[in-house]
Amino acid sequence: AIVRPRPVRIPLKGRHVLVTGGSSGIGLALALRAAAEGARVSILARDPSRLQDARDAIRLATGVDVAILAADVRDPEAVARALGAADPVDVLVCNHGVFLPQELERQSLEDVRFMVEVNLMGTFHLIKAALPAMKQRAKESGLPGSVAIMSSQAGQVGVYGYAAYSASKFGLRGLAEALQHEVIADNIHITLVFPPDTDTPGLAEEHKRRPEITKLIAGSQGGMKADDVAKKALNGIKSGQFVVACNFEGYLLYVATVGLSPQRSCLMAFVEILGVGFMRFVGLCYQWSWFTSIEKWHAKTKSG
Ligand SMILES: NC(=O)C1=CN([C@@H]2O[C@H](COP(=O)(O)OP(=O)(O)OC[C@H]3O[C@@H](n4cnc5c(N)ncnc54)[C@H](OP(=O)(O)O)[C@@H]3O)[C@@H](O)[C@H]2O)C=CC1
Ligand SMILES: CCCCCCCCCCCCCCCC(=O)[C@@H](N)CO
Repeated sequence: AIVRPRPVRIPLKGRHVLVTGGSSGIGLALALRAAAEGARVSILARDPSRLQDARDAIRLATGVDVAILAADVRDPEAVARALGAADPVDVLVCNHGVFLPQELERQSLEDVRFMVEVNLMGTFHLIKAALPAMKQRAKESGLPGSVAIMSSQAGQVGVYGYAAYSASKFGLRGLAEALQHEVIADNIHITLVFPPDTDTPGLAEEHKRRPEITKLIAGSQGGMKADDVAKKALNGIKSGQFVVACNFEGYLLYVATVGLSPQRSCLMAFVEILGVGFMRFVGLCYQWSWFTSIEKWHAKTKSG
């Protein structure tokens, strides 16, 4: 093969998978799937009672007991303490995330900071705390480790209402690309997942405050099921994919925004090379329709 990094398979059976935000939505679905596949699973989130409920739900569905860790990812000491008390991690899934869509001009700096601190800084705190033991584990076991990061399609294209959220998610891509260079020699492999709208408790909350134009753009596709996103994510992790798209638009978006991301598969590299130019055209068509919607919306609200 001419590709580098080389193709890799990351086994889950018997290995320790830590899922942040594992008490709800996509994270819960992912933790459940990993447990069903025979992994030892830990879930981390803030609220201990929601963690307990998730643990009960996973036991009921799989018969497996997951470990629970209560910590706020914004607090680096709390994260280090939680990870220090847990077993060394083989697969770290940074899935926690918060989203408060609003026009930047109306959004408070506290809300902006909240999203950046949880989504971006929280992921730094986790990786810093987990990496030394992960490297050690990969070395001793001879098995590849994985760091998976939950981004969003709003981490591939900026969307109305998501200035702060998109910034936090775009930031994760820079982190992921740079980190892959740094940990490849330690046999640790990075996966970035880009889900569309997904039916979760978090999305239900978001819908109460989503600006009309954000609905027009992000809501033009139907929401995916959390379990379908979890399945895509887990398959991507197991095959060491750097970028994981989740639905049809997701594949278009992946090719359109592929940039200089690493690619392990010759076939996919070929698809990217052939697809990039045409996807620029498709992307411009999407932008055209989005700006048209925005223009119409402004015309309507001014006259109405
Ligand atoms: N749902 C969607 O439409 C999409 C979601 N995503 C991304 O997927 C991920 C999961 O989303 P979703 O399942 O909808 O989220 P939910 O809101 O349903 O769940 C979020 C999880 O993250 C935890 N969490 C939130 N803040 C913190 C914190 N400060 N420290 C530790 N844990 C925290 C929550 O637990 P607790 O509150 O107890 O801490 C909960 O377990 C997020 O990163 C999101 O950005 C991406 C694209 C679309
Ligand atoms: C070249 C082809 C382009 C194809 C375009 C596809 C459409 C992209 C729309 C982006 C929507 C962003 C949803 C964010 C979901 C999310 O993260 C939240 N639910 C949380 O706030």
